[in-house]
Amino acid sequence: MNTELKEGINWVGYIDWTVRDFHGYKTESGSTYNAYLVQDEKNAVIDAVKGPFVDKLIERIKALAELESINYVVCNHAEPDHSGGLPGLMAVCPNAELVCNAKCKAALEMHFDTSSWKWHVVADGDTISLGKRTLAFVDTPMVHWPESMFTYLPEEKLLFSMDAFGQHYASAFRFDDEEPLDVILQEAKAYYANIVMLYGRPIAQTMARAADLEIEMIAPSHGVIWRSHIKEVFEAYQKWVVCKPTPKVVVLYTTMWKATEQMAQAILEGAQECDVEAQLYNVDSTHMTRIVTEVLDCATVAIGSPTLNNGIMPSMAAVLCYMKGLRPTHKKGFAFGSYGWSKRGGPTEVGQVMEEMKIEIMQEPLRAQYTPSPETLEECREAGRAMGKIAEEYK
Ligand SMILES: Cc1cc2nc3c(=O)[nH]c(=O)nc-3n(C[C@H](O)[C@H](O)[C@H](O)COP(=O)(O)O)c2cc1C
Repeated sequence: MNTELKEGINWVGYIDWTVRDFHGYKTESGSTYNAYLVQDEKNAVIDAVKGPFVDKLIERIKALAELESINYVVCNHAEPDHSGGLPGLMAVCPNAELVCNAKCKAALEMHFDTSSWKWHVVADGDTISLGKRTLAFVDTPMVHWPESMFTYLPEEKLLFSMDAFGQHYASAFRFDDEEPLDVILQEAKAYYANIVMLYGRPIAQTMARAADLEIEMIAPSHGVIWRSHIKEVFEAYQKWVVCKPTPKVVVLYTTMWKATEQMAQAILEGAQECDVEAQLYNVDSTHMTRIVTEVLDCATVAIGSPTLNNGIMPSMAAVLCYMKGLRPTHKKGFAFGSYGWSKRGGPTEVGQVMEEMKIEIMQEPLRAQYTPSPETLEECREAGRAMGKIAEEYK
């Protein structure tokens, strides 16, 4: 496996082939925890790995350098998938200072027993010389946590971008040009939608700062390293940070006795009459990881639940809760669903949540009392056409 980013700079992380759940994110393709070793007159490790895999990180470092020769361990982000290995690593690197910003130091102290660590606290714009190369630090608050920062090597035009531009993608290869571009961009999109979609504004600000840097390589803390397709991933991020709508309609629903499903199918049929990509998902058979990835760049979304016990179905409530937290923007849509005897709950409640999510509401919720009549189904088709026409504007 080729792990060399540049002469004397190697990937020393861990490939997690089997992880399938990442705090609720369904990681069908596994993941990697990327750590890097920069060897110069002084040596630095950039980030660690998840706690259980620290021995593998140490093995990889030892294959390239004496542990006593490690002068710095940089922590760009305090989340345990990168910091969990720090206690084990710091314990075997007697001469290493832990380099991080003040917020990260505070966060690490709340996670681990750090009493024996030597600290080197840096601020935005600070640098550390390793000899021929310099570590330059750029604070990137909320990309992904308040303490997040980038580490940049100006002499190598190399950006260690932590969670930004990452993908949950286990692979035998470390570089973007060793994998199909559409696959890794799709993984980067899923990662963006599920992890950082709600931080679009700080990410846009960070990208504006990164645009001032000369970048030949982006080494994130998950997935492959970008060296041949930096332009493509930057352009994709520019669209994702504003949830830029595409000519796409998404219909989401759940159902007990198929009434709401009939409505969903009719909405889809209406949208299919337009020249757009129209997608239908039952939230009981499609994981929310996929659903938010599809919602990220849709133009219009219809969301349907039957009424259950004066409320909505728990599976739809979970999807709405997840989606509301991730805050997709620039969407229009409406709620729909079937009820038995009361207008409380069901489509009414879905519509309320959609308003709270700041989805621009196209119309009052579409309701059917028990099985939808042919007239109600025609109303659904008409609403689907309206969604399709809005989506067509983004062609
Ligand atoms: C367990 C259960 C609880 C229900 N609770 C309500 C309710 O609180 N209010 C209501 O109007 N209808 C209620 N209904 C009726 C359903 O909303 C109605 O049957 C609807 O047509 C189901 O739509 P579906 O076929 O898409 O599942 C309930 C149905 C079931 C099976």
